[in-house]
Amino acid sequence: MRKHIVAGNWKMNNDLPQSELLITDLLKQNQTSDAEVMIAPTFTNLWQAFESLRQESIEVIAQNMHFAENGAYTGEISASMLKSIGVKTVILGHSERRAYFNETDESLAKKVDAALANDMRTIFCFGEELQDRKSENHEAVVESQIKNALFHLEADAFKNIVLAYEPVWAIGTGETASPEQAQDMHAFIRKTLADKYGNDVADSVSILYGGSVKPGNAKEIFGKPDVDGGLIGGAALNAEDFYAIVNAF
Ligand SMILES: O=C[C@H](O)COP(=O)(O)O
Repeated sequence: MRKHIVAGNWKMNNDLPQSELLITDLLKQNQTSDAEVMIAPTFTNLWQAFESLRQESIEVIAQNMHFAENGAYTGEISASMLKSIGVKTVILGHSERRAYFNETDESLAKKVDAALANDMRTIFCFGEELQDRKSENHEAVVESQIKNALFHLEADAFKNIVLAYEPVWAIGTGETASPEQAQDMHAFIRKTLADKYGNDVADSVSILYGGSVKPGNAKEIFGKPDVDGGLIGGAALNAEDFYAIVNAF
């Protein structure tokens, strides 16, 4: 049985007091679903979040990291640094990293390797842009993103990989992929994995959907058989909305 996961990506939002407030609000919510819950605050808030949630069932994860262990990479942070404060999961390949910080399939493959070498779990993001969808090229784009960044891995590595399909045209736009569009793509992703690694691996990997998931649409999206959870942006900044999504399973 695949894990259900709901991860809140706070992006570049919340200073330290705001982060503390939101965590206080999160801890007032009740969880009624079986989903693994994660939050990804900014680097400056990770330690505080980790300390506040040490005894809780919310996992604190990172939004990004560099592929090198250490060295002359001003402004960057490594897997071992994240591990040293207790972070065990990292989001890699978010479309905003690809679009604004020139992250490529090649550099992402190195980041995935670095995370795995440090025994960290990766939430690996990918997704097509609007023009790809309009030209019906979306499956080919997604397939190449997955193959280029992940298909050098051994099957065993997928124990530490979660996939997150995020159509770029649905991120922060209020426009969501329909539950059917999400299901079709998730089934395609699973088939792509099965063709390379076999059904056991494909059936074991959780595939999250991200892109304007809200309390009002989460149930329908999460109700699809190949959607195993969500990577939530805007709605993760409000504790009640976030838990309405967590409890949509
Ligand atoms: O990482 C989260 C995704 O980019 C989705 O963001 P959103 O829920 O604000 O559309």
